[in-house]
Amino acid sequence: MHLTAENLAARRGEDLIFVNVSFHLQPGEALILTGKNGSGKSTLLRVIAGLLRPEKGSVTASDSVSAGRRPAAEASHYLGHRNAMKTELTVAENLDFWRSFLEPRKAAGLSTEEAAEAVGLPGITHLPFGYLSAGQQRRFAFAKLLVAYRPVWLLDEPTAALDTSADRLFTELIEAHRRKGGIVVAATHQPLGLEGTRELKMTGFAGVDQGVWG
Ligand SMILES: Nc1ncnc2c1ncn2[C@@H]1O[C@H](COP(=O)(O)OP(=O)(O)OP(=O)(O)O)[C@@H](O)[C@H]1O
Repeated sequence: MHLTAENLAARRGEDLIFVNVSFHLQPGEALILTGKNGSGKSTLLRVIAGLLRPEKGSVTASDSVSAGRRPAAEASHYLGHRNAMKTELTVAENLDFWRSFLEPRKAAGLSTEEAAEAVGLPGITHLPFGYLSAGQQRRFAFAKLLVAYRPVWLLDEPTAALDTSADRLFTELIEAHRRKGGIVVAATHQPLGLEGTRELKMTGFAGVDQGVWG
């Protein structure tokens, strides 16, 4: 899988947050978005995930450089600041929902119990999501990435609320994903300990209308 962003610009409210963002990621590559609070990291992730329409430009996924391209959103998992789980449903019900929503053919993902084991929390998927601690909830939010296969992982502060053992576990899961040819784009203030990453430093406010169509 290849992920290509070409001349992306995005607006929040009146303001352009960034312009002319371009990158090309090959299988196994990780791009770390850095920059101060409000600099546009979450905005860029949401544009790639298809949750925000870019003001200009495109972001696409393709199986090879020469293959036909499709919207990156179709190839992407998005783990935002929020966990996107219903607190009154059990962990298993939440993960079942995400599996059927993201990968209706149920072809390539892990079972619920396998995913729970992979995030270090076997045996508690019968509990309502809302009963769990903040760190446990974040681990199961990450398990969503494992129950349905998608080659691009978009991670917004994935390790917030985690203890050091979970930090290490997430790093290992991300590295395993990359070894299989997966791509990662992550916004983070704390180093994730990933090998050989690229960095995109976001600088924030790009002006009110400075020649975006030029
Ligand atoms: N719905 C919105 N309407 C208007 N402006 C918004 C909206 N959401 C975000 N913004 C603004 O867009 C800018 C970029 O926000 P974004 O969340 O992308 O930053 P970030 O780099 O992810 O920050 P942080 O490190 O704090 O998570 C900020 O100035 C923010 O105030």
